[in-house]
Amino acid sequence: MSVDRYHQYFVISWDQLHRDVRSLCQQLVERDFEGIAAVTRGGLIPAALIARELNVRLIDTVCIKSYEHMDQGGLQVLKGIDHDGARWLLVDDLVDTGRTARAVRDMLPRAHFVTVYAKPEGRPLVDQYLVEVPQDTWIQFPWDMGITYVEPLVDQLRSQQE
Ligand SMILES: O=P(O)(O)OC[C@H]1O[C@H](OP(=O)(O)OP(=O)(O)O)[C@H](O)[C@@H]1O
Ligand SMILES: O=c1[nH]c(=O)c2nc[nH]c2[nH]1
Ligand SMILES: [Mg+2]
Repeated sequence: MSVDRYHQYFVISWDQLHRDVRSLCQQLVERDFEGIAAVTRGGLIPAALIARELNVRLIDTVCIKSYEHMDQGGLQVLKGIDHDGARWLLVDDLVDTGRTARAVRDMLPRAHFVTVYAKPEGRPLVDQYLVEVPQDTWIQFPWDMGITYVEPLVDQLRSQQE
């Protein structure tokens, strides 16, 4: 792993992500939201799945970039939203250090902010999340992975011995 603070992976398949987002929706279904704001890019897929479950058709984006793969850089806001978030649901895939969450909360202070996954440092900044993940763990999302051939163990062993 390229960054010292991550020591293990938490790998999430498309199926698992879908199940987790649906479980999160169980806690949201009785609320009435005017619209959903996705924090791009990670929040886009959870936001689309939530919009389907809650039958919300008005979708907007807050466009923020802070990581280049595992390296956290300067936070860049590429696009904001022109209201305070009242009766809006704000969605991101995860909260880690909480830096992105702090920025979006400042932009939309009245929004209800949810993430699917939360690490301890960022957890206090979200109103709701589904799964807690240890701080030293990198969450590996399905859109960052591909299906690939894996060599049989005997062949791996043979090439190590050669
Ligand atoms: O709590 P933090 O330490 O701020 O990290 C969490 C943010 O980092 C990731 O976004 P990233 O900047 O990688 O952009 P992306 O959503 O386009 O992948 C993730 O989607 C969250 O938005
Ligand atoms: O795919 C990701 N997994 C993570 O654990 C993470 N933390 C910040 N940004 C992240 N992106
Ligand atoms: Mg993001």
